[in-house]
Amino acid sequence: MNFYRSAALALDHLDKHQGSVKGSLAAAKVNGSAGESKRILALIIETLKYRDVLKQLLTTVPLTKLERETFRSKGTPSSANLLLVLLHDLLFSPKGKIEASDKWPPKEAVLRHGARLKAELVRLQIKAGKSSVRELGKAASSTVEARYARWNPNIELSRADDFSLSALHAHLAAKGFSRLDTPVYPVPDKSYFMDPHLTEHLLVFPASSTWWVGDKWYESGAVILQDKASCFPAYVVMDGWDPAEGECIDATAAPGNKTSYMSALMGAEGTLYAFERSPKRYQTLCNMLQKAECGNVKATRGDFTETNPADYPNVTRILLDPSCSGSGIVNRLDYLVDADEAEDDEQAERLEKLAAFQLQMIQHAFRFPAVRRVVYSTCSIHAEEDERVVAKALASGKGKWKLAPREWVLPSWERRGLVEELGDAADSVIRCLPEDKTNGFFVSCFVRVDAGEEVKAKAKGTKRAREEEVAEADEEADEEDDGDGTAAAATPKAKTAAQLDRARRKKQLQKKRRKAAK
Ligand SMILES: C[S@@+](CC[C@H](N)C(=O)[O-])C[C@H]1O[C@@H](n2cnc3c(N)ncnc32)[C@H](O)[C@@H]1O
Repeated sequence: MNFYRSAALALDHLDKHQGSVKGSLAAAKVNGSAGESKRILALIIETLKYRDVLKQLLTTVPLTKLERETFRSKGTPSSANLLLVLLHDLLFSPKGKIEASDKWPPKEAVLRHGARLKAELVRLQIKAGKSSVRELGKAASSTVEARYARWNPNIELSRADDFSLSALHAHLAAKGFSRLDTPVYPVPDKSYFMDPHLTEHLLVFPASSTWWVGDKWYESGAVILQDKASCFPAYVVMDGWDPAEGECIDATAAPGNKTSYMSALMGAEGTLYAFERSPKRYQTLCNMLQKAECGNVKATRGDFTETNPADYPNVTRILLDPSCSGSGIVNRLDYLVDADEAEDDEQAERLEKLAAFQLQMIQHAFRFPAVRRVVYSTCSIHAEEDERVVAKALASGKGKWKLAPREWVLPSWERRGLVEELGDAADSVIRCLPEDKTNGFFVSCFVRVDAGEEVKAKAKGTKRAREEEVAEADEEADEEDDGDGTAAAATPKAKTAAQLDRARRKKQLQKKRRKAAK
């Protein structure tokens, strides 16, 4: 098979199944001499580096439309990936040419637009402020095209100063940022927007942003830099939680990003136990919890698997984000790197060990007597650490545990798990990839079969009752306000239960402070 067709076929396989490039070559049945395979592998890796910029280029020079006869939409390999490898060689390879016969139709078709493609590429380079077109590849492969900053409401609750979300918007406006109503990627310079999935807490900035360096919002802990996908596990585990329901655990907590988000989603109420085995990382966790004002977190240095579940009779929710291969971290895309057979064996052995440890953690979490929800996540893209661990955990749960339905696990997130691994249940879990403007990530949510649904219904019921109660308290507090306007000014128009709750507690805190000052 033609060299470019083989590379495109392997890319098709990679798009569909993820995993390693080498594995995709084998799975796509791309056979050839050792030299040929190496050449194809190198082309795939280089093409992936430039994929974002090539896709952008194809929006201005739409070759699939302009050369419809050659690049049919339903071909094998796909026209999309065949075009990417051809364009890579024409625009970014050291020789700057497509190494195929001049009579090969795909080459002829691309070359008909060669001059326009090169001119548009230079335009993209200038727009991105890069000194050469090759620099465009560096930017695309080392970032996720956006920077995320999470607003931490715990600071707003505990400080007299206004650290509300509306104050943050005002602060950013004063710094010259415009707030967009809808997401735009790449995020335009000096702009930002609220993330469409985590609308209440996550702000999305251009990838090159550095505004927080030395800024009081960042320094105070009111803004925390955290990748979007890394926020998901905390969001899923705390969804619908009510202080009346019970206590929570973050089993593998350091450096503490997810713990601090869980604490924020709990409104810094109730009790969140956080465990961390490594002494050094435990210290980092404590610093983070202090800075983020996580007053409801009880941190313990220790091994989660050595805890006695009976000592935690009120824990209903557990987050498990254990050590993993980290293969999803974008600027650590080492899974793309060529590996020889010995390294492949080492990698398989490492994944096997990690998966055994990950399964052990889930099985321990299942033993907590009152636990109803266990969220398991990794920053790995390997099925060995994701869907396969989930499948083994379900099998070992003796029918007492099942995966929560899609509605509980970010239903609007489109990329779900691998069907070939989990069948229909793949819809219950989520995967994230750099194409989604995040690091590679995996999130699953187990619920206890006997009580899963009831807990959710109960949580919803108590949540509604609480909203009503909080709204009443809020109205009362408004009436009682002694008229200096401070409380009203510091309290944004509250809408959700969490916001109402925050407003109520902040008012109480301010009243206490005013009384103490008199
Ligand atoms: C992927 S990191 C957790 C990241 C964290 N959830 C965050 O978002 O900031 C995994 C952590 O679990 C810790 N760990 C590994 N095994 C553990 C165990 N058995 N008990 C407690 N902590 C453990 C590791 O030291 C590491 O700090």
